[in-house]
Amino acid sequence: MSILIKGATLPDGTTTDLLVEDGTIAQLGAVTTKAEQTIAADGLRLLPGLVDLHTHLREPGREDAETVLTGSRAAAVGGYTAVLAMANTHPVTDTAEAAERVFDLGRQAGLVDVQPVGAVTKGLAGEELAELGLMARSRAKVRVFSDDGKCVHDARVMRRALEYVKAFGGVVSQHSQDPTLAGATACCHEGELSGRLGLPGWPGVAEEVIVARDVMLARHTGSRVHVAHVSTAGSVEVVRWAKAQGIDVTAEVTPHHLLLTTDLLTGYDPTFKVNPPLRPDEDVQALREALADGTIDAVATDHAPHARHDKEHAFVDAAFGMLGLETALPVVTTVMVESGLLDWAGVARVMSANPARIAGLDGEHGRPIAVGEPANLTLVDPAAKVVVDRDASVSLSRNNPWHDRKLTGRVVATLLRGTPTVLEGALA
Ligand SMILES: NC(=O)N[C@@H](CC(=O)O)C(=O)O
Ligand SMILES: [Zn+2]
Ligand SMILES: [Zn+2]
Repeated sequence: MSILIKGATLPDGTTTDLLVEDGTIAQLGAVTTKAEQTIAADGLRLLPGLVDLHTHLREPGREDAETVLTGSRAAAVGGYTAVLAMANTHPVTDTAEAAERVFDLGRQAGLVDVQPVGAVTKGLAGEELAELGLMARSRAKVRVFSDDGKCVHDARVMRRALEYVKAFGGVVSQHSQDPTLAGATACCHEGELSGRLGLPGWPGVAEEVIVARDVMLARHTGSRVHVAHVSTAGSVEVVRWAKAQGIDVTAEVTPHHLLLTTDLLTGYDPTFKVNPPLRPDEDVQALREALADGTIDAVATDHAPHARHDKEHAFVDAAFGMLGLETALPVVTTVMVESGLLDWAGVARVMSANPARIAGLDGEHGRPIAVGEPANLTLVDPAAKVVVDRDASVSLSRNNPWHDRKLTGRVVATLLRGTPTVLEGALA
């Protein structure tokens, strides 16, 4: 199969045709070869396929909220060609067999490369290490380990996990939430507003103490730690310091923490209930700057679909989490590109190259757009204005915090190894 992409603008600003043959970029420049299919790309940006370090696909166990297939659809529509599927499923992805099952479901769906994340501890209980080595050696080749949803709170367990994954170049992605400072009911950034609303507070320091501890454990073990969903200016300071010391740490920020703020909670709408919580404007500004200057390496969605019967409750009882896959690129375009904080090369870096490298997927994903490279590509209309409609989503869930919001930027097409998964903004 051959596809000609005509007149696309690359991340660096050069405009070119691009011929894809047999899953690979075969020609760049002015292409005169005939192709079976042509995509007109005037005024559009061509990016390496997006890679999401943090997705909840809910299968097995909560197929009423999302499945590997429906989540893969949402990912493709969002411009993704690879996603890391978090381990907090039922049962938990804490064995090689469980990881291979998720991996196989992803291949069967065939829309994005679904790479399972392995649990750090058995059943996410925080006590006994899961089968890290067996998961790494399995067909799924697990490299990212996380108890996400829960923090690996025991420092000794975290230390052992870091020592263990070092042997095969793995990384521990930490959900940084000290449960003694922010317990299970904590659901609103601790401050004046949490007091006024009467919601249990989740102070930024509950995140920061874990980030600080973990970078020291990474230094001590010579291993690699990744900070999931960084949400405070204080965490940014710690990561910036740790990187300056040469500590092997990377960090991600979610689209919602780049734009949404605590004051959205005044209406008690559980759509805005998420872990870590939405923070005040000072934190949001610090996160944007850190993403622009490279302190934060990647944007990761933390796509967290929830069924109506888990989300539509009084605020304190509702599930934590919000959708993210289909809106990440428009949010980043609106927040980072329109403001001049990132150019398109920067977007390619934080949404594709860096996450691919962190996850060890950089043989296939997040590659430069060059002849001979796998054709994992995303075509974006950088000027399109979209009003998000939660009912237009291909996700099974509707907990969409972007509903009715006007954003700039739209994914026009996605190609996985040369095969279009999305064309004209819809599933191909
Ligand atoms: N982010 C959330 O609020 N929820 C996530 C878990 C997590 O990422 O911590 C979920 O699994 O629903
Ligand atoms: Zn988390
Ligand atoms: Zn998560």
